[in-house]
Amino acid sequence: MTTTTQLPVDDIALSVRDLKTFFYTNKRCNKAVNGVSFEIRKGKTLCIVGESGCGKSVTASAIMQLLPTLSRIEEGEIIYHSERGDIRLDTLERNGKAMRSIRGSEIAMIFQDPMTALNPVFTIGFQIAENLRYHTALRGRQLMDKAIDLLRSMGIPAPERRVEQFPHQFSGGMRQRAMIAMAMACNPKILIADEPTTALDVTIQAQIFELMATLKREHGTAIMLITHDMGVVAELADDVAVMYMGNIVEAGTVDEVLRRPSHPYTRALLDSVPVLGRGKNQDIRAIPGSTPDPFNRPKGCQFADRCAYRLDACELALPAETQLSPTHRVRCVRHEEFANGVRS
Ligand SMILES: Nc1ncnc2c1ncn2[C@@H]1O[C@H](COP(=O)(O)OP(=O)(O)OP(=O)(O)O)[C@@H](O)[C@H]1O
Repeated sequence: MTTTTQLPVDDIALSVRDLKTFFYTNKRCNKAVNGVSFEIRKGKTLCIVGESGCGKSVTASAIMQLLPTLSRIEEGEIIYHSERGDIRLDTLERNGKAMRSIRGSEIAMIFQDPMTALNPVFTIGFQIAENLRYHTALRGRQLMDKAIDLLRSMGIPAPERRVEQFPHQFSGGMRQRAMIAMAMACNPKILIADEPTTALDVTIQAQIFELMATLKREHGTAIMLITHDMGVVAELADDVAVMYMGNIVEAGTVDEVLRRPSHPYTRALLDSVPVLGRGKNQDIRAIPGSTPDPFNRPKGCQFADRCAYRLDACELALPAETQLSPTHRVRCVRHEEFANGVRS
């Protein structure tokens, strides 16, 4: 069992404990998420960072109970610490009343591609209003007025006209804003954002992130932001969980992880992009090699064959988790030497 942080429970919006989510295709099993534990703190941003295929989106889908049909939660707990008490999301029926009333109102999600959430055949205003009708007591004209307010608060010009338009009449950045407006319609306690700016240019990306920061500040929304970019982590995260091949290899506050990266994979991710605050002379290096075959995973540390610090022990068993502080933890047998700057 992996450990999580030792934070006061009142500060936590959602806890994931030892979550395992596997895919079954052609009689083969892909252990996409293989025992991850973390917490999302109220009013804070947790960034989940890692390369493509490491299990970030599957973790988000498991929380939302939106997993693809070939996958299922094998073990673990997903606990939403609601105002009504703790709710085990993993035990709720995917399309049952309880999950439907939480999804979209108390826990909302924004996707990489806004068209995943927006229906092309209905106007933007109608779609926001439908969400409000399902989850709030607003009715009639109030619904469209609220939709207009939401679009305005997302910085969409002429919202009175825009509510009448269809998604294809919006630019990519505006569609993303409209999706955030939909997600924020019911003032959710938790917002899960899965690479929300990947398809957008950098100016729009900065605006979307600014919008998310405002939501956190003004509404106290807890945010789980999925990204593969350490630059985004440095700018937005309060807490970070670094994922590799279905495991969290390092987690902690953003200061702990960025100032004292204790897993070679975290360091490799940091070295692969320029990160604000790390000085002018950053030595940018791509991570060597590629991720292993998910259907034929190594027995030990999943990063071992790409790691310059590998020992024989790394290949024998998955390293145990070491707690470096109440909030900082790592899975690496050489974490101590490594954090102190040892070179292979
Ligand atoms: N619908 C699916 N059917 C089969 N396997 C899937 C499906 N979705 C994800 N997987 C597998 O689950 C594992 C984790 O994938 P996941 O999408 O969570 O990665 P990710 O870290 O979010 O990557 P990306 O940054 O590319 O979105 C991968 O091995 C992937 O191939």
